[in-house]
Amino acid sequence: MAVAVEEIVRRAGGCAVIDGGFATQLEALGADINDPLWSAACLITKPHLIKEVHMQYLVAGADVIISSSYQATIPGFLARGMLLEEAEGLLRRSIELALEARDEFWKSTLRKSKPVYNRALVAASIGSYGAYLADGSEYSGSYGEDITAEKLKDFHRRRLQVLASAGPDLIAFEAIPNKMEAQALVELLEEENIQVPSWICFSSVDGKNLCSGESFAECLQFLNASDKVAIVGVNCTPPQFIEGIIRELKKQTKKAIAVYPNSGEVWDGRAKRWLPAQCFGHKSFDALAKRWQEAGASFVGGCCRTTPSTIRAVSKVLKGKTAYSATQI
Ligand SMILES: C[S+](C)CC[C@H](N)C(=O)O
Ligand SMILES: N[C@@H](CCS)C(=O)O
Ligand SMILES: [Zn+2]
Repeated sequence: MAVAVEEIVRRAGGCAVIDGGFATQLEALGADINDPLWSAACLITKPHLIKEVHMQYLVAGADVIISSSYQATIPGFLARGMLLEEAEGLLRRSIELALEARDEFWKSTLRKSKPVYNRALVAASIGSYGAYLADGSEYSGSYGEDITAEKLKDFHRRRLQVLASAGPDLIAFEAIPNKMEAQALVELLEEENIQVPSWICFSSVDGKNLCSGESFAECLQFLNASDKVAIVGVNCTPPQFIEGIIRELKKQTKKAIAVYPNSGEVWDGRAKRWLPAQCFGHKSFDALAKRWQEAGASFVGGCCRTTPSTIRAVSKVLKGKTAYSATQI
């Protein structure tokens, strides 16, 4: 595990807190993300809100904040009529906004001279090919007959290079729904000799397998063999499945484990809305967070439909008296 990653876990007392739903909080602040670029549309229209969301999660106690680049892709920006140079500039901007928020927050915290918060890490978000397709396939892993690992590498290569060179502490591959894409990403990290430590988090809709139906075990064979992958885990998966998945991952890997589930609501990829389902509010989410830590997760946070309130509760329960409410800074 790279030094920064080990260090943040140690400083957080054994379990670092990841932020919560990024797009969710952008919407709560009034952003319209009903867009092919989803939350990444705000890199064009509302960059100040992106920084505000990062700040809110830092105040809530996040030790790791994830950039706004989940659905920021070069083909997505080109389809908007942008030049390649502009598209790459927006990718870099997503990291700069997170770094600026982290540095400003850290300076203001130091001025108060209370050892309340850790200096957070910035993780560069990379969503799946299915996220770019915006057709619901990020929760099915079905990319069609024509897709190959080489095509997936071509899709991810330039974005990975640009984001990795923009200065993040981590790369966060998020909600990867199938084995082919995970394998393509691992190969790409090697081919491009990416020096920033990565996490690869999968999504699951049944609590047993990846969204595609493939097993965690078969993916861990090649994830374990890669030094570029520091952390493995799951995100944007219902909370009730997480403890079982951690136990399964613990059997298969010695790498650090990250979990940041959604609220339990279900994304309807066609209608582009969240459907009501068993929803875990921040009260039940924080109790589960403690269990996830006990089961062996080293990074715990929230994904879609979780908010700064969720992360404040998680931070309190995981860090005990070292966590403070927003009003105390
Ligand atoms: C994590 S899902 C809710 C992201 C949005 C999806 N890729 C879409 O564009 O519809
Ligand atoms: N980091 C992204 C993940 C979406 S699944 C977000 O929180 O919006
Ligand atoms: Zn999510």
